[in-house]
Amino acid sequence: MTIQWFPGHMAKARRQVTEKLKLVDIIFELVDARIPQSSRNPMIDEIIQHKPRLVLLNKADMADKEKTKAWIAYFQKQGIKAIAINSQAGVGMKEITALAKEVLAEKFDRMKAKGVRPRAIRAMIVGIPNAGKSTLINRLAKKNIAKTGNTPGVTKAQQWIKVGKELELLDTPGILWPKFEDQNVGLKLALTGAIKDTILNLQDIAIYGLRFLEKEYPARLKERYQLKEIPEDIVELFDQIGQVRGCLTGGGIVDYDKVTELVIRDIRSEKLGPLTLENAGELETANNNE
Ligand SMILES: Nc1nc2c(ncn2[C@@H]2O[C@H](COP(=O)(O)OP(=O)(O)OP(=O)(O)O)[C@@H](O)[C@H]2O)c(=O)[nH]1
Repeated sequence: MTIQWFPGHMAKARRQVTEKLKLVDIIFELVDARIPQSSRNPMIDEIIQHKPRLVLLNKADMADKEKTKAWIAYFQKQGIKAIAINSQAGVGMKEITALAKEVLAEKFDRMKAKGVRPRAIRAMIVGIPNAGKSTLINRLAKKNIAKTGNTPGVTKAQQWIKVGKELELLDTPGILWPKFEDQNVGLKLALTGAIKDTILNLQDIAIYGLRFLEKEYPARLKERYQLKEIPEDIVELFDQIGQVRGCLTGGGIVDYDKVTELVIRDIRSEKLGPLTLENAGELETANNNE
């Protein structure tokens, strides 16, 4: 699902998360491990209002493992616990509860000291479209969706999903918007398939991808398209890829549209291996200028 965000949508999405904040002990902020910064909501800190959180780097199977480690360390340095998961295959599911318990240990110890009966941790997943919220919920839910009555403070009945004995998850995730205004963020979202292709120029997306590969993974780029050297000139690069991969018009001329589609498809479908499109800490300056 791709949502066109307008100020009204953003306000509504924000309100929906805010309303549910008081029901949960912790927020699970779901991001795409290939773009851990660009797939975050720019106002997330403000929206969750100091609620404890865990960052879940989803789709870790498609991301560069070393870079994922660096991202986890980066979040850790900011005092935020993070973990790499693969919701599709169910990797890292047990660790989510274990880490949530760590984050909330003090709060639950205080409750215990006051004589409050021990209860499961209550959590809500938030993330931008396509981050994998539904996949994660389904994976955690198995068949444990429990309908509860009215929860004090809210008019609508909330459905909670029991995840083992120690965790309960709100069944509806909070959908948040990414930071569209930044052109590079938009290109990364498009390359990972988080936003519709029609929003951006396809050739710009492919060029961005190729330039990124040239900088970060030149060996893989050369290998995939049988390049002896990577030509500096982008047209030349398109020509060589088109020749090697047979993206030609009837007259045997390289068809740039075909090359564009091929490159985007290859990147998205991991033909160039697991990729992480941004390095931990690299965007700090840009963010500070917000
Ligand atoms: N490879 C891989 N794919 C995943 C993973 N998690 C989710 N996906 C895929 O990512 C796509 C989006 O997942 P959804 O669960 O629909 O994402 P969502 O955040 O609920 O999306 P919206 O409903 O648009 O808000 C689907 O094609 C999933 O199969 C993962 O860990 N690894």
